[in-house]
Amino acid sequence: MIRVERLVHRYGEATAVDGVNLTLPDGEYVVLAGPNGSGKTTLVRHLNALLSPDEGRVLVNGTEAAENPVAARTAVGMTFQDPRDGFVAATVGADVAFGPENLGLAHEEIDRRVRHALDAVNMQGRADDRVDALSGGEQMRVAIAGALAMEPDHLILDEPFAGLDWPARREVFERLRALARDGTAVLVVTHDLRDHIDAADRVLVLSAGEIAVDAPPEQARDRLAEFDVRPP
Ligand SMILES: Nc1ncnc2c1ncn2[C@@H]1O[C@H](COP(=O)(O)OP(=O)(O)OP(=O)(O)O)[C@@H](O)[C@H]1O
Repeated sequence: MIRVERLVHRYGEATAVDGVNLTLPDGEYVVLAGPNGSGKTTLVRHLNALLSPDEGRVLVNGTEAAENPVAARTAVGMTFQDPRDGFVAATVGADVAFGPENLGLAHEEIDRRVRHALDAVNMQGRADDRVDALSGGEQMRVAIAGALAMEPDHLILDEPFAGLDWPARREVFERLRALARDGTAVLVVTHDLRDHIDAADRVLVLSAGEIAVDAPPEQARDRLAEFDVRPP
């Protein structure tokens, strides 16, 4: 479980996250929406200790993320808007294996995790493919596999559909739903709610660094017109 308590993040004089309180229990599929510049990326980067709070704190399974970033990153997997930003190896298999190797796991366990993660994103048999030769949707699925190979409690995806065509979006989306059904908590950051509004257990809307909506989809839907995140 992740708890965010009175989190404040400033870039110089500008406050990007302004006193956010939030609880993300295990096993929920949550969508975080909000207009451009509302602070979504800044907020989620705190959840796996890529940033340190100016005020407040983030607790991951009861431990303060900023004080134990390794524990936070083990429990919270994350993918970036451009999956290529996260690739560390030339081939799919080597990239997905990188995290488990850094944990110092036995070879058999690393192989098991890589196979399992590639199965989970429907990329089995693609371990020897070069990551730079994949389509955008396949690259996003490999990035998700890389996060999954760490067997995180939470998976956070920053704009996983950006730049993907409709079939690729659909496929990534179906994979995320399946992961959530299997018990991984999923937090999807998006400013496009078309696929998500009904599938989510809960919808969060960030506006000017503050949580403006935190509600189940049927209640959130009525409030989206106030923000620039309305589904068509
Ligand atoms: N490294 C940085 N230095 C200075 N200001 C920043 C930095 N990163 C973000 N900001 C500013 O902080 C605010 C929040 O940005 P952030 O990227 O977290 O929002 P976002 O909701 O993810 O936006 P988008 O949907 O456009 O990705 C914006 O005003 C942005 O310009």
